[in-house]
Amino acid sequence: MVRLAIAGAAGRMGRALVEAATRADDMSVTAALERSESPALGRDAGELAGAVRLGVLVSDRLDPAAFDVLIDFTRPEPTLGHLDVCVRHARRIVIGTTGFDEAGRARIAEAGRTIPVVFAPNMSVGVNLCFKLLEIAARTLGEGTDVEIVEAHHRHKVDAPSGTALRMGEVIAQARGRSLQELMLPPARAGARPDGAIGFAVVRAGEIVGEHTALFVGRGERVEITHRAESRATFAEGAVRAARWIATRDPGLYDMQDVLGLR
Ligand SMILES: NC(=O)C1=CN([C@@H]2O[C@H](COP(=O)(O)OP(=O)(O)OC[C@H]3O[C@@H](n4cnc5c(N)ncnc54)[C@H](O)[C@@H]3O)[C@@H](O)[C@H]2O)C=CC1
Ligand SMILES: O=C(O)C1=N[C@H](C(=O)O)C[C@H](O)C1
Repeated sequence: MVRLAIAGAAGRMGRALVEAATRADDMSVTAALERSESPALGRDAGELAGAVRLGVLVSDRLDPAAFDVLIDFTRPEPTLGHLDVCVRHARRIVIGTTGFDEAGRARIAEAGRTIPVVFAPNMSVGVNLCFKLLEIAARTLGEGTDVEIVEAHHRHKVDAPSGTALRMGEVIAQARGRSLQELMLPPARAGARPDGAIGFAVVRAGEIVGEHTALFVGRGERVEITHRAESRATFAEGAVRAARWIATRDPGLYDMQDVLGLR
C-alpha cells in the first residue's frame, strides 16, 4: 500500500486527487495538507472531496512520517517548500503545480538528484500522447509552417500561458533543434509575424477545465492538434498513476512521458 499525502487538498485538483486515490486499491490517503488560513483545516479530507469519510483531517503541517509519496498541486512557492521537506526526509514527490520560474525549475531538477520526482504540467494520457504527435508534426511540417498554440482555462487560473501550452511549445522548438526562449512570441503582440516563431493565445473564461490546440498553418493547408479535458479526473488519475510508478523508482527527475513509457 502506498501512503499518499495530498497538498492543496481543498483545491479543485486536491479534491479530485483525494477522490481518485480512494478509488485505487493500492493507495491510501494518509495526510491532507492546506495553507494555514484555509477554512478546510480540521475537516475530513474524504468528505471534503465528496468521497467516503477517510478519518484523515486536513492539516497545515506536513508530517514526513505520515506518507511515502506527496502529490502536490498548489502554487510554486508552497510546492518548493514541500519539496524541501521531501528532500530532507527522503520522501517521493509528484508535482503537478505549474507557473514556476527558472529558479524554481532548477530547484526541482536539483531535488531529482537525491529523491524520485515526477514533475509534469499535465498528467492526462491524452495530452502526453499529443506531445508525441506534436514532435512528429513539427519535424514533418518543418520551419516554414507558422505555429500558434491556443489554450483556454477557467477564470480562476493564475498562470499564463498554461504549463501545458509552454511544454507544447518546448516540444515543437526542440523538434526544430531550437529552444522555446529563442522562438516564443508573447501572447499579446502587434505587427507582422516573424518566420519560425511560436505564438501563444490565452483564453480565461467560466469553468473551462482545460483545452489546448497547436495550429500548424502552412501554404494551402492547416493541421490542428487539439486536446480537451472534460473533467479533472483525467489529471487526478494520471497523478495517482505517477505516484504508483514513482513509489519503486530510484532518485531522478521524471515526467509523464516516463510514467507512460512514451520516452
Ligand atoms: N499537472 C496537471 O495535470 C495539472 C496541473 N494543475 C495545476 O495545479 C495547480 C493547482 O490548481 P487548482 O487545483 O486548480 O488550484 P486551486 O487554487 O483550486 O487549489 C490550490 C490549493 O492549494 C492550496 N494551498 C496554497 N498554499 C498552500 C500551502 N502552503 N500548503 C498547502 N496548500 C496550499 C490552496 O489553498 C488551494 O486549496 C495549478 O498550478 C494548476 O496549473 C491543474 C490541473 C492539472
Ligand atoms: O490550472 C489548470 O486548471 C490546469 N493547469 C495545467 C496547465 O497549466 O497546463 C493543466 C491543465 O490544463 C489544467
